[in-house]
Amino acid sequence: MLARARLSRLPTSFLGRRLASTKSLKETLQEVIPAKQEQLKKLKTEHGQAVVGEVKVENIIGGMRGLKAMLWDASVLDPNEGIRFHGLSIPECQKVLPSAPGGKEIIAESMLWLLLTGQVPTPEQTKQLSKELAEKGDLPAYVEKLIDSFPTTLHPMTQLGMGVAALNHDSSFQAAYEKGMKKSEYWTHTLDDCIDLIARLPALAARIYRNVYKPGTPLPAINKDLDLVGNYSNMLGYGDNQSITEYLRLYIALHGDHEGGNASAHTAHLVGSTLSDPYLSYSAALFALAGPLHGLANQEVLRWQLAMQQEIGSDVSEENIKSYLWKTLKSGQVVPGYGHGVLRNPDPRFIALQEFCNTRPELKNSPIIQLVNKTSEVAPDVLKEHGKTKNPYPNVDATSGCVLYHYGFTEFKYYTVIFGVSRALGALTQLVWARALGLPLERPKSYSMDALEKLVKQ
Ligand SMILES: CC(=O)SCCNC(=O)CCNC(=O)[C@H](O)C(C)(C)COP(=O)(O)OP(=O)(O)OC[C@H]1O[C@@H](n2cnc3c(N)ncnc32)[C@H](O)[C@@H]1OP(=O)(O)O
Ligand SMILES: O=C([O-])CC(=O)C(=O)O
Repeated sequence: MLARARLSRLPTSFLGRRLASTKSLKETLQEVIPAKQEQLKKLKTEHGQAVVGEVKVENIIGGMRGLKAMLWDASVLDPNEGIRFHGLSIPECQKVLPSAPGGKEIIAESMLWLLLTGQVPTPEQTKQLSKELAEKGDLPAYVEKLIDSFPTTLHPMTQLGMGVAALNHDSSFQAAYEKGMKKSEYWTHTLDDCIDLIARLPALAARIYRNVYKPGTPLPAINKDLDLVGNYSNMLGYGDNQSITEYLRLYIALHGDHEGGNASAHTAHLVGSTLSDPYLSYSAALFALAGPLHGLANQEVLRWQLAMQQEIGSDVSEENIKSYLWKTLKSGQVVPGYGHGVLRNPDPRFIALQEFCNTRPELKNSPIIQLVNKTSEVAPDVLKEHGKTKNPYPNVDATSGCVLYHYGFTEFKYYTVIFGVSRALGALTQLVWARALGLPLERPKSYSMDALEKLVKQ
């Protein structure tokens, strides 16, 4: 009822497209896949030769920036407006997607449902999915043993990637492939693996946290009545703190997908295109996410803001922040949390996290969050004057880790693991669709510099 009441506040164009039924996730997908298969077939046969854009030498040597070269339905990133998930902006998602009982924020299950099916689930459907994920959430004993064998000095992202890869021992896709399954059956086995993997991520990620930062403490069992992130928060030791649990729910929903070209999602897609199973594909994605220009920036931002705080002390003046920014830039480093490969405006995910803080006095008055906010006011002009970055505005990493720090969650080398729990929602959605649509092996053409020079001379 709640979702329908929320939906009724939206333009009628949403209503026609998005009224959900009582069907399960798999049944809903079964219903929506044929139309998409038909759409792709038509695009291929009727418009396969249509020109979408040109390829310049600067695209080839510039990390393919701006090239329109991937199929990705779940979300689209507009450079000025930011991300839309199946056409819905972040504020629209916040209005229509079901939250946890007693909570207000989007939960991972509703975002996953939207990404996978293009439909807004009912609260009952999300509850059912939460139950399914909780029932499938325990780790196999051999993975627990593997994780427990790692040195605590091994970066948590390395541990997460290795743990996810090891889960492929039980891959339904791989087992069925060995038995010679038909192509039309690929997507159901991929979906089964993806759901199992998403279900197990909280236990895996929480075990890594416990081993590295709280050795010897007990890990709570999965509570079958909680949502995925409610359980994750509980296993991290924050189950009694509704505020941080809600923050984690919002964080994980918002980081779920950022169209196809970002390094982590693209890696999962590339590896998956070889018919590697979802565990191996997502493990590869996590190692892309672990780079400081991508997901790891959230840990780097905190390190940088704390160093700034230490240097400027309590005098959080514009002048002091400005000179710290120049010091960073003049030393040849990037300002973490600023700039973007696509965005040309402040990241709406940054704004949504800022709004979360603004509605809670304890966060609004927190020194680290005030410093983040002040930095976001000062940095764009400094970066414009510096004159290099195409986007001088904050991205989501500019604040995401700093909010965790305020809550006392200070183990910043762990922050990208939370991002890794989230990005599974979008990257795995694409794997299901790639198999449902029968997308081919990804294999772009490369050029040598000599070949480019020859081409240019012609
Ligand atoms: C969830 C996410 O992944 S969001 C991104 C997280 N990463 C960060 O916040 C790290 C800091 N930001 C950056 O390094 C970049 O802005 C990136 C990697 C995000 C995007 O890179 P690009 O698309 O190549 O950016 P752009 O085209 O604007 O780069 C042009 C120049 O500006 C520089 N530049 C870009 N952003 C910044 C920045 N924040 N501080 C200083 N210089 C910057 C680039 O290093 C590049 O310099 P170069 O010509 O000497 O190589
Ligand atoms: O889109 C990108 O390239 C980076 C990013 O913000 C994300 O992956 O969330």
